[in-house]
Amino acid sequence: MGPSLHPLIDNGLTKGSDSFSGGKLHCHCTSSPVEVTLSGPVLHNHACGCSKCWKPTGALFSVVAVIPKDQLSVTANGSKLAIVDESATIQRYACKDCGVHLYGRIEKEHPFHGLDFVHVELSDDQGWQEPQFAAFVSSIIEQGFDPAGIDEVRAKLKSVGLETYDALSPPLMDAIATWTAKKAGKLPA
Ligand SMILES: N[C@@H](CCC(=O)N[C@@H](CS)C(=O)NCC(=O)O)C(=O)O
Ligand SMILES: [Zn+2]
Ligand SMILES: [Zn+2]
Repeated sequence: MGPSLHPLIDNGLTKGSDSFSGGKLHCHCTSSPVEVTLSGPVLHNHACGCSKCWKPTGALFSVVAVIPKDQLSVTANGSKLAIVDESATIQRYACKDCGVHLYGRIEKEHPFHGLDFVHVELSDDQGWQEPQFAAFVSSIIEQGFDPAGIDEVRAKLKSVGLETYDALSPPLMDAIATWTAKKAGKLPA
């Protein structure tokens, strides 16, 4: 059985719909939940083991995707949102009452500027892109996970079809490196 990786992973992935075009997210509050409306599909959905991404209770991983920020709007109870850590690259907006993170935004100069980070499990809609890979797997050890169990975690992720990495996936790391090289003048802009 083992520990829960994430409810969207533990029993195998549910493939998303290619024609899916968005939906609503809401926090866990039973009264006046914060609502975020996404007017398009998410991209690069993945599991993240880092300590900063929001995870449901009992889960070792977050499931987090990106969407262009102009396709995200807060449509109800936005006054309950507050930034978790102002010093982080990703400004994560959490509900002050239930603690759920509704979205993360990058305001500074960064290769992922213009993309917001969201958790599709906060939606009742079906068809969101399923996780594509697992990132920052070793980071769960930093949060107290017994390193003796990490092989089992990687094996479980692989068994549902998720390749495991200790940073982001190679295409995303390459995109970051290309942006950095262009900025430094090492590659043509
Ligand atoms: N080992 C660190 C990794 C943190 C980290 O680098 N997270 C990645 C993936 S979400 C990131 O891009 N963080 C930027 C941020 O949190 O603002 C931890 O678990 O806290
Ligand atoms: Zn809430
Ligand atoms: Zn993360």
